[in-house]
Amino acid sequence: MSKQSASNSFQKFFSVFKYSRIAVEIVWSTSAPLTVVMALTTLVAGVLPASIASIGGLFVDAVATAIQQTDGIAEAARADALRYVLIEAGLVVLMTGAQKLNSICQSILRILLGNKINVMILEKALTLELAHFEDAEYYDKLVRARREASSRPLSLVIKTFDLLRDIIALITIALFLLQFSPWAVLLLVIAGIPAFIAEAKFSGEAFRIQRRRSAERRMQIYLEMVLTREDGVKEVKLLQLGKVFLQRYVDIFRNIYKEDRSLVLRRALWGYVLGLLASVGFYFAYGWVGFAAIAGAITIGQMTMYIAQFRLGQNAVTNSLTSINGMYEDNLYLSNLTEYLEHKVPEQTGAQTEGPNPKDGIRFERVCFYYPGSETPALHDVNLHIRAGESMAIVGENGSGKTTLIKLLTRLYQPSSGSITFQGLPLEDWDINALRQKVGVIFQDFARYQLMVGENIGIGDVADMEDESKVVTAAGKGMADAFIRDLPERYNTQLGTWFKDGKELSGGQWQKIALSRAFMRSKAEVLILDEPTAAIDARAEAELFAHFRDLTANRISIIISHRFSTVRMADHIIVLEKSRITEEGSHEELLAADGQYATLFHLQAQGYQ
Ligand SMILES: Nc1ncnc2c1ncn2[C@@H]1O[C@H](COP(=O)(O)OP(=O)(O)OP(=O)(O)O)[C@@H](O)[C@H]1O
Repeated sequence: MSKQSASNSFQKFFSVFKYSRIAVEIVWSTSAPLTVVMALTTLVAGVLPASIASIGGLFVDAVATAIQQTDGIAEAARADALRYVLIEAGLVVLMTGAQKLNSICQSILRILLGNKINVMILEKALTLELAHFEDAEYYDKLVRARREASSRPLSLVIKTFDLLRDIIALITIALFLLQFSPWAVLLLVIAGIPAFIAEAKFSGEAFRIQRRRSAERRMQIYLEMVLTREDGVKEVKLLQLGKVFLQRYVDIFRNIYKEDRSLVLRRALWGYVLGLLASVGFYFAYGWVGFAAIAGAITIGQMTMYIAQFRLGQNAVTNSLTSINGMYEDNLYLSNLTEYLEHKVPEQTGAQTEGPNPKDGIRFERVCFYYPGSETPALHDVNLHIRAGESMAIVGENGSGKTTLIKLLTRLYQPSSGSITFQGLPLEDWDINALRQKVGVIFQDFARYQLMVGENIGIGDVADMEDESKVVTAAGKGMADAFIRDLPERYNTQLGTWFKDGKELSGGQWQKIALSRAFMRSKAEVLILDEPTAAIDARAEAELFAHFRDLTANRISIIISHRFSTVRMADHIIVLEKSRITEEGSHEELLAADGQYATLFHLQAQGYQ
C-alpha cells in the first residue's frame, strides 16, 4: 500500500466517526439524566476490575504469609487476608450494581429512542413531496433509514461508553503492569492490533453489502406483502402465482445467502487466526511472569495479580477494538438516517391565503409537465380557463394526462414550465394549507382506511372530523347514509379486515364513502372527482352527478369520467389527447364540431342501444 492510499484509508476510517456526535445529541435529547447515569456507571465499571485483581494479589500474598510464618506475623497476615476478602467482595458488589444500573438505563433508553427516531422519520416523511415516494432511489433511503437506524444511535453511544470504560481499565491495568515491565504493556497492545485491522475491513464490507442490497430487500418485502395480504391473495390464488412469486423470493435469498455465508466464513476464519496471535502473546506473558516468580523477582501474590491483570488487559484491548469497529459500523448505518433526515425538501409554500381576484377561477397558461426521469411530457402546452362557479368535465383516453392535470392543480407536482393561477394568484404563492382547504379532491385510487366508517368520511375535513351531524350530512350527499344505517354499529362500524370485527364493503360502497368524504369539504371552493365512480352503476352515477352539480352550484366542480351520460351535464368539457387539449366547449358545441368527442359519444351511445 502506498503512503498516500494508506493515509486515505486512515482518513476514510476516521471520517465515519463524525456521526458519533449526532448519535450523542440524539441520545442526550432523549433523556439527559439516563445518559449521565449510564456514563457514570460505565466509568465505575472501568476502574474496578483492575483494583479487584490487585486486591486479589494482596490476598494471595497474605494467605501465603499466614501459611509460611508463625505467631504474630501469621496472625497479622490472617487479619489482612480477611480484610482483603471483605474489600474485594465489597468492590464486586459495587461493580455488579453499576453494571445492573447501566443495563437498566440502556433498556429504558432503547425503548425511548426507538420511538423517538421512528417519530423523526415519520415527521420527515410528512414534509416530503409525492415525487419522493415515487422515486425508487429516495424510497430506498427511507427503507434503509427505517430498517436499522432506530437501534443504531443507542448502540453507538453504548459502544462509545464501553470504549471509554475499556480505555480507563487499560490505563489502570497498564499502571500496575508497568511495575513489572513496560514491555509487557507493549506486548498487550501489539497482540490485539492484527485482529482489529481484520475486523475493520470486514465490518466495512458488511455495510457496503447491506447498502447495495436495499433494492433486493425491498423486492422481498414486496413479495411477502403480495403473498400474505388479502388484496393480493385473490389474484395469487386464481392466477396460480404463488409458486412463481415464492421462487423469486427464494432466488433473491440464495444470492444474498452466498454473499453472507462467504463474509461470515472469512470473518470468522481471520478472527480466529488473528485471535490466536493475541493468545500467543498472553501465554508468552503468562510464562514470563511465572519464571519471574520462580527466579524470586516477584512474590506468588504478585504473580497471581500480574496474570489476572494481563488477562483483564487482554480482554480490554479486544473489547475496545471491537467497540471501535462496532462504532465504525454504527456510524456507517447512521449515515443512512442522516442522509434521509437532512435531504433538502424545496420550500413548499407561499404565504398568501387569498387570491386578488376570487372571480377569476383557475387558469393554466402554457403548462408543460414531465414526470421525474421521463422524456415525454405528460402534459404539453395546456391553456385552460375554468371560470368561478363553472362545472367542467375532462374526457380522454387512458394515459392522456387527465389525472396529471389534477395533480398539478392540487400542487402535488409543480409544472415543468408555464403557470397555474387560482383566483388570480400563482399556485406557488399560495400558502399550501390555505390552498388545500379550498380544494377538495377524490382520486380514482382513493384510500380505504382501516378505520370506522364515520372516520373514513370525517377525515375529508380533519377540523370537523368529530362533528357527527356534519359526517351524516356528507354521507347523505354521497349516497352512503342508507347502507351505513344497515351496518352493525352504523357510523361506528370498523371497516376493512385488518382489525377485529372489521366489515368489508363492496367496491361501489367504498366509492360512496369516498364521495361522502369529498362532501365533507363544505367550505371548499373547488371540488374534483377523478373517476371515483367507476364501480357505481351508470344510472346511479348520472343521478349522483346531477346531485353533485346542485351541491356545487356556486363552486368550481371538475369531473373526470369515461361516461358521457355524466360528462354531458358539465358546462365546459375538455378533451385531452396525448397530453394536449384538442377540443373544448359545451356538449352541444362539441357534438356540432363533430371531432373526437362526437365520435366517442356516438360510439358509447350505440353501445347502450
Ligand atoms: N407517477 C408517475 N410517474 C411517471 N409517469 C407517470 C406517473 N403517473 C402517470 N404517468 C404517465 O403520465 C401519463 C399520463 O398519465 P395520467 O395518469 O395523467 O393519465 P389519465 O389520462 O389520468 O389516464 P387514465 O384514464 O388511465 O386514468 C401516462 O403516460 C403515464 O404513464
